Amino acid sequence: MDATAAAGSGRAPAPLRCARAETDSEDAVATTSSHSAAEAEADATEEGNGAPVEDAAADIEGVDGIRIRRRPVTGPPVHYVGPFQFRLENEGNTPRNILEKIVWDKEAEMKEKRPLYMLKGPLEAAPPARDFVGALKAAYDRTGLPALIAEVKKASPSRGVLREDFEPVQIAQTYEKNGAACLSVLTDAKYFQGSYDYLQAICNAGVQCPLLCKEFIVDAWQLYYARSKGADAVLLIAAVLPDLDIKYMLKICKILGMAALVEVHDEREMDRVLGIDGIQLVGINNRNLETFQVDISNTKKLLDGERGQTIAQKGIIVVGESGLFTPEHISFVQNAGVKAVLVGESLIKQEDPGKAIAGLFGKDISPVSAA
Ligand SMILES: O=C(O)c1ccccc1NCC(=O)[C@H](O)[C@H](O)COP(=O)(O)O
Repeated sequence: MDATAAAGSGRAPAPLRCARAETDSEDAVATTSSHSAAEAEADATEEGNGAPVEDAAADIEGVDGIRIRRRPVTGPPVHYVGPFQFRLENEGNTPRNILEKIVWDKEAEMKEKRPLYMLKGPLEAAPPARDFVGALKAAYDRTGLPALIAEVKKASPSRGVLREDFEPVQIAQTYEKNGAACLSVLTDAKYFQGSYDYLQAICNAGVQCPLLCKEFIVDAWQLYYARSKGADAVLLIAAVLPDLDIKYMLKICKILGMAALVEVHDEREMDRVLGIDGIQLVGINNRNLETFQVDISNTKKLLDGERGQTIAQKGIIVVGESGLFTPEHISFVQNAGVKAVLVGESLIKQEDPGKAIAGLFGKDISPVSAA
């Protein structure tokens, strides 16, 4: 199927987001609901009642319990006092935490995107997507240790610049040589100093490890763009995306041949995600993206009991993410049930990030060592 076909068909992937402006009587600030276009469309059409989208919108915390709000459509209102201009900020138009700020900036970025039809050529020119999930399984079977997704990460909001001499292709090559099964490449420029050019350069340099586009996805357009730049997988963050958007994006990923790593941080998000069919990879982030707090026992907490059993029954591969620095940390999350780990800081900060892999796992896990 033509990769952009979904865009031209009845289920257009273009703007997934539905922003409902509500007028606050006091300061006339427009706020938005996190209710998605996919959801609004389902509400309006699947029930066959033709209800206007506005009627289908829900309160901010009403859609799948998501606390991250979408960006106000108008921004703070401008007030003039003499020659001066003031923007009145309030709870409704100021991001409440870093994740919300990243998402709002990402939505503003989306407005500058190229139309989807312009991605048709780059999509056709991109090398075929590689099997991200298969690579993780193969590495786990080969080493008996969690498969490594090594992150090409220059900076982060919580830690600032992690590596000054940042050569993404060299870093990717040394990760691959030293046993990474897959790579995660940050593409967000503002908060992580990442780039889609890094993703494309790593792909074009002949690195065989499948590539995860580590981005804050808020719009289906980003999936097509990521694929056109060589991504084999994308990140979908449950704290940001309602279930219907996740389902919709999973379908588009399937059309494009990409895997989706669906990320959760708490029990509620895990339960939501376990209720969605067709998910192969779930990431448990040990970092709270609203507060930056990292606690690796989060992985164990979310895999205990029934949830762990459901995951095993469904054959889902769990990826332990963030805050992994030592072989003891790797054993801890492996014993909790993960079959893969996503690691950034502890490798990228070392003089030779590739060689640091053996230190992280307590042994050489490179393919050569097994030969
Ligand atoms: O890393 C951050 O500071 C951060 C802040 C806000 C949103 C996301 C953030 N990081 C994304 C990640 O989850 C990590 O890059 C990834 O799991 C690797 O974590 P680490 O090994 O701790 O660098």
